[in-house]
Formats: sequence, C-alpha cells, structure tokens
Amino acid sequence: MTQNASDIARAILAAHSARFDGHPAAAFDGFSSDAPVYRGAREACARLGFIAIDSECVARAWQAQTERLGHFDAAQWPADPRDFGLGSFPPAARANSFPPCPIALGLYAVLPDAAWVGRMARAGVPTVQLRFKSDDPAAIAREVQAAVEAVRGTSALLFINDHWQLAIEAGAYGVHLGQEDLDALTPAEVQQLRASGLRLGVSTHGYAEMVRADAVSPSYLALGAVFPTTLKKMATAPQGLARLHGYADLMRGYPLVAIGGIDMDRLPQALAAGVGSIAVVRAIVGADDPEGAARALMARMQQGMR
Ligand SMILES: Cc1ncc(COP(=O)(O)OP(=O)(O)O)c(N)n1
Ligand SMILES: Cc1nc(C(=O)O)sc1CCOP(=O)(O)O
Ligand SMILES: [Mg+2]
Repeated sequence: MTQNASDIARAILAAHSARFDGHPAAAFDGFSSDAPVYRGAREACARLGFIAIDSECVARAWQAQTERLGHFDAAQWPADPRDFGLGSFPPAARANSFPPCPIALGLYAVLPDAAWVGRMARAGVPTVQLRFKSDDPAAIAREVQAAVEAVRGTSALLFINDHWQLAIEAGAYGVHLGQEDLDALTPAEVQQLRASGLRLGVSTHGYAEMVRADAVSPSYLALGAVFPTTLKKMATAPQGLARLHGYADLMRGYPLVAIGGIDMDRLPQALAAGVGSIAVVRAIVGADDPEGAARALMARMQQGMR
C-alpha cells in the first residue's frame, strides 16, 4: 500500500512516542529527499526530539530499511548497520580496524591524574583512563608517563584521553578521543595512531556521531551522555535510556561504553541496554571511600551481567 509522508510520520510516532518520551521536539530544517518514508521519518524524528543531524541519519536509514525489506514497517526502528551505511560487522574484522579490545571492558574509571589511575588500578578496576586537563605540555607529558607506570603490575587497561602521541611514546594500552579530537587529526595521523598498535575509543552522542566514528573502525565506542552530568558542559542533551538501547542495538558489533551521570542506582539500567562497560567519574572520584565505591560498582556490574 502506498503511504504518504504524513501517514508514515503518524505511524512512526504511534509506535515509538511512548518509548522516546522526555525530549522536546527539535527544530526542523527541511528535507534532503522526496522519498515519502524518508520525509515521514524525518518529521517523526524531529517530533521525537532528535537533533537535525540524527533525524537525517535515522530517516535515511528508515528509507534504506524499507527498500531492503520491500515494505515499510513502522514498528521496526532502524537498527541494521547496512541501513546506516556503516562498514562491515563485526568491525574488528575489517582490514583497516584499530586493534580489538575486550567486548566487555567492565567498570571504566575516568580519572583526573596519574595518582588516581594508580589507586583505581590497584583497587582492581579493569579499565582506567587518564583524563588530565592542563595547558602545560611538560605537566601533561609527566602525567601520561606516570599513569603508564602506575598501572604496571596490575591488570588494568589504561587509556589516555586526548594526548595520543604521548600515549604512543609512553606505551599505554589505548587512547580515547572525542569527535573534535578526531577531526583535528590528519588522515596520516589517524594512520600513525592505527599503526602504533594502540586501541582507540571514540566518544559519540547520537546517530550521526556513531556513523562518523565508524568510519575509522575504532576499538570501542563510548555512548553519552546517558544521564545529566555536572562534570563537563555537554553540547547535546542527555540521551536517556531509550536512545541508549537504540544505539546499542545498532552498534552491538563494537565493545560499547555508556557514560554520563551513571552511579550505583543507574548502573543496572544502563547495563541492561546491552553495553559491556560503564564509565564513571564522580561516582568514584566524588565518593567518601573511592576504593569501596569502585568495589561496589564492580559487584553491581557482575550482578547485571549474569
Ligand atoms: C569513556 C569516555 N567517554 C567519553 C569521553 C569524553 O571524551 P571527549 O568527548 O573528548 O571529551 P573530554 O573528555 O576530552 O573532555 C571520555 N573522556 N571517556
Ligand atoms: C567526560 C565525559 N564525557 C561524556 C560524554 O558524554 O562524552 S560524559 C562525561 C562525564 C562523566 O562524568 P560523570 O560520570 O561524573 O557524570
Ligand atoms: Mg577529548
């Protein structure tokens, strides 16, 4: 049956509004195609509060899904990598992928300095990140080196945030980069990082950023911010659990890390979306007993993964 764009939008909203509630409608900036499924989906996504670049991405995927299936199915929110134009899955099997890391990185402590990295590695946290923010190049180099030394003799996997060249020199396990960090790299630098053998994790905050990250075939994807966070100013609103489920469905071939506002109470819900890792800052660094908090978070992760 041929349906027009308004019918398509209504059908999508009827099937998915309840799940994706809590986001105000987003500004609508027009269509890039005349295909009715695309147009209906684009309108519906804007009404569901997806930002324009994400609405565009999902609407195009909905059109691709319809063509692939041979019919429009309002119930089936797009979650097939082929419909988003992603590379082949699993990504780790691609010729140009970054080295793999465990599919379940477990509790992932994002920490402000090397002393914290050492403390949490010794407390048994499986994945740690040095997120040292400073304008002093000598201090940054010292901290990266100290973090690498701090995890020696422990089984913690150490990612260095932002400073990929120092991470290579110091021999870290991996590097974490945001979208802007990645944009600042030339193709030759991306290739240098890939050739170094370090793992690469990339931040994402929605469909369009996941698609961009997939283009470099990183070792893991971080999905944030799931809940509100006071740690840093975010450019996008908290994604919420329903979107986290959608993102994890689409990207399930990657090791996935949920981040942003996660604490003991919220951890089980975030884990249930299908991610293998939960990243936290304040739930550890802000705790009265950080080692105790880390142990409690790890125990809760174990329960959730059973
Ligand atoms: C696991 C994890 N996820 C996301 C981030 C954020 O990285 P980025 O977007 O580059 O922002 P800064 O941390 O550099 O402020 C992260 N560090 N770790
Ligand atoms: C560093 C960072 N990056 C995020 C992202 O969404 O990319 S959220 C975040 C802060 C996470 O801190 P807390 O666990 O204290 O909320
Ligand atoms: Mg960064």
